[in-house]
Amino acid sequence: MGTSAVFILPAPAAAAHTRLSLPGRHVLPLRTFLSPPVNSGVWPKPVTKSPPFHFRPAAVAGGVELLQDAGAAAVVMAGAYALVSTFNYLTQRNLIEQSLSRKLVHILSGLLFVGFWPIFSTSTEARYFASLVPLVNCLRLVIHGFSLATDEGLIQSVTREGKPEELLRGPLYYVLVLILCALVFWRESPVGVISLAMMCGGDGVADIMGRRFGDLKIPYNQQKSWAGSISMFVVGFVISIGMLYYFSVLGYFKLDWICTIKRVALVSLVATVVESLPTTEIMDDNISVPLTSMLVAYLSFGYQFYH
Ligand SMILES: Nc1ccn([C@@H]2O[C@H](COP(=O)(O)OP(=O)(O)OP(=O)(O)O)[C@@H](O)[C@H]2O)c(=O)n1
Ligand SMILES: C/C(=C\CO)CCC[C@H](C)CCC[C@H](C)CCCC(C)C
Repeated sequence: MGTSAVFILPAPAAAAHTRLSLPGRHVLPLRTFLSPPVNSGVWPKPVTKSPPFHFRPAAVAGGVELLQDAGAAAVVMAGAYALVSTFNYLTQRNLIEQSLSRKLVHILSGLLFVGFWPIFSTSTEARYFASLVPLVNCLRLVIHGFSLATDEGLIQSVTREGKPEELLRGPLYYVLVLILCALVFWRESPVGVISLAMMCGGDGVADIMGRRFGDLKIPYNQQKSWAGSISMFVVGFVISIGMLYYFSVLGYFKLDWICTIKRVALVSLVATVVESLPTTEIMDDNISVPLTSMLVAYLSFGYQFYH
């Protein structure tokens, strides 16, 4: 994918750490935006006589990555807090129903979390920094779920009935799946991205559409409807393809799109059927949908570990 917008730079190894986290050959060194382009022979020669470029010791470059990942984690952490606080504000002022607030937090949290993965560095530690965000929220849910502390805003924006113990089910399973996908699949496999698109986008929209237009129930489950399930299949598919395209444009995935569309359609279909089944006290949608998606996506795509 060599477009004019993407400069192909054999960036010096030391400078490689200062580049945006785009994998492979197609990299845009961070210096592109923060300082004059590196004179690598590919760029037009700089007009001014710039001092010869000196390789930074790897330790300094590693330090830059550490700063980048810490900063990125802080930004995403702040975003998580802001998102929950925003929906709490809207719910408290009766500008939005609590059930709709919960579903919008469900949809937006995971998709935005994945959407911010490219701001982390290319280091092997980046995924651990990213996982810190759902981990902190996991601890937050456990603390408030056991009423060790009280956060009415959190409880009102992510529970059905405003009971603290509700935090220990759907929301907790949800953030655990975010941690799992970030650590195991990260930006290197489409499996994690698809699984989160189905859990966040597909399952979230099924609830919203099903509650509103779900008069025609599914024969084997009177709690679920055709409107909810069809919405889950369509929206889960579209969001999955959209997220894969996003990561492909940034250079993380190189996909055969005809195959990919078929595979994602299969994942979406199987996940939708599983979601439509009666849930038990133990098996929550936030477990069954992502795990089913992971299994079918893995069998369809293979791990497809993209460096
Ligand atoms: N395929 C689906 C999924 C959901 N729904 C509607 O959305 C409601 C909640 O769906 P459910 O998946 O049970 O919600 P949860 O994932 O458990 O989330 P929450 O705890 O917010 O209800 C259902 O009762 C139903 O009215 C539907 O009609 N068809
Ligand atoms: C209501 C939820 C699940 C029930 O089905 C979602 C709970 C969400 C957590 C409370 C908050 C999770 C935040 C994410 C880990 C990070 C989001 C970052 C982004 C930039 C908003």
